[in-house]
Amino acid sequence: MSEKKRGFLGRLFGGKEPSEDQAEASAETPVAEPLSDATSEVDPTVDVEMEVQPVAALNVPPQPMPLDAAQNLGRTMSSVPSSTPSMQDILPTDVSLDAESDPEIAPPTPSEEPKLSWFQRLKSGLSRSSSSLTEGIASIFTKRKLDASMLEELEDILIQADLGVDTAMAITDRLSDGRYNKEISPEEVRAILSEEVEKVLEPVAKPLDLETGKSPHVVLMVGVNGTGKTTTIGKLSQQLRAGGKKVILAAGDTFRAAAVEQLKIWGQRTGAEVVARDTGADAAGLAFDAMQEAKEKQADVLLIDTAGRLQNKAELMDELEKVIRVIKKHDPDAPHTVLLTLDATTGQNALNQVEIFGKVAGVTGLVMTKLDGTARGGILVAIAAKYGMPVHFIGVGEGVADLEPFSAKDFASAIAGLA
Ligand SMILES: Nc1nc2c(ncn2[C@@H]2O[C@H](COP(=O)(O)OP(=O)(O)OP(=O)(O)O)[C@@H](O)[C@H]2O)c(=O)[nH]1
Repeated sequence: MSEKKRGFLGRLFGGKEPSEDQAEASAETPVAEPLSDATSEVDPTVDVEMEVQPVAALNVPPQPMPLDAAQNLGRTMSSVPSSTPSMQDILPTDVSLDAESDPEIAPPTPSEEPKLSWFQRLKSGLSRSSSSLTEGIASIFTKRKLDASMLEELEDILIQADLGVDTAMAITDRLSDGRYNKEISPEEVRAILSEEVEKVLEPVAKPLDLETGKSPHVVLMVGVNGTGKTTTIGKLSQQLRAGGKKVILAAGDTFRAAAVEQLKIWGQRTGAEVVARDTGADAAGLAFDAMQEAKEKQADVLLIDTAGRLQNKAELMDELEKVIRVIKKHDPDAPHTVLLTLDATTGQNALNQVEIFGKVAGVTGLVMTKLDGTARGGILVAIAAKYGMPVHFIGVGEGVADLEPFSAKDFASAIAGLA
């Protein structure tokens, strides 16, 4: 190697290579950034497919859809026969017609618009990240021979795309290896980017195993407000019911009336029973009752929703700890799965969410939602590199079928703008 690049940290610390302590502090301190509560820019009308097969990432053997669930699902489809009962007929008595027809409350139903495949939606969701990377790479690698300044520029754009310092450096190190003073094409750079991202993501791409012999297997859904907890529960319920599982949903978001109504609608749509209480009820008490009911009714899986909470609000995080303590009174090993939903439109703050929810709630795996919107998916790479936490699913839409197993290869090629 004829020239040594200084590296991002070297430049960050005024031209000197940082001490180990500095490097660690820098890597661990997320850039302050307002939490995204951006609403998705996806058109909720573009949603027609209604798959009822369980996906491979959920370790549930495929079975025929139970008749009642299939009927309920059929009723939510736009192609219902004219003899279909009215919406009020199919709703449980405690779900009002107002709730199902209120766009503020009811989760979107499928429309007849043709819909892009989930991978096209992932690609288009990641297009903001991938096109800024692609354009950046094209502007740096312009038939020039590779030198240190080009690698520094590349490192900067990789870090701006939230990929994290370690991955950015791994990519530039690999590029510099044996290629100094040689021409290198943007395509070659993108291929290396994709390979390195895949390398980081591969170990964390793990199916969610709910076949643990626990009865019920308890899944607690946690996360910041609006990240997609309730919607993800609806989607999971759909997949489990399609696999023939008996599912109970617990409306643990007792703060918002709309959240309880939303969960009841998901329960109705997917053929799962819902345990709910009035708004303002004690969330831990609700969780206790739901555990009791799930045991008595021999449910296979209990999916517990929780209120969205900012990870820096101590009293809300204390409440979450209390919910977990109460669940353990029924089963010391429960919750067996704690899923953290991360909104893909959030940037660096997601690292902090993983850190805090991980400590307080013992998160066992991640679901990245809203990858169909205008996502900033690069952060998932930084999270994987730092925490190595399993990523089970990605959310690629608001519909019941829009939950896909996480694939490192697909994600990497979408972010590198390859596929
Ligand atoms: N485009 C898109 N929208 C999603 C996805 N997942 C959830 N949403 C939407 O995000 C919004 C918030 O979803 P919820 O499921 O209510 O989020 P939550 O985390 O339960 O919200 P709180 O109860 O307020 O904490 C809703 O409008 C959902 O339809 C996804 O994968 N893609």
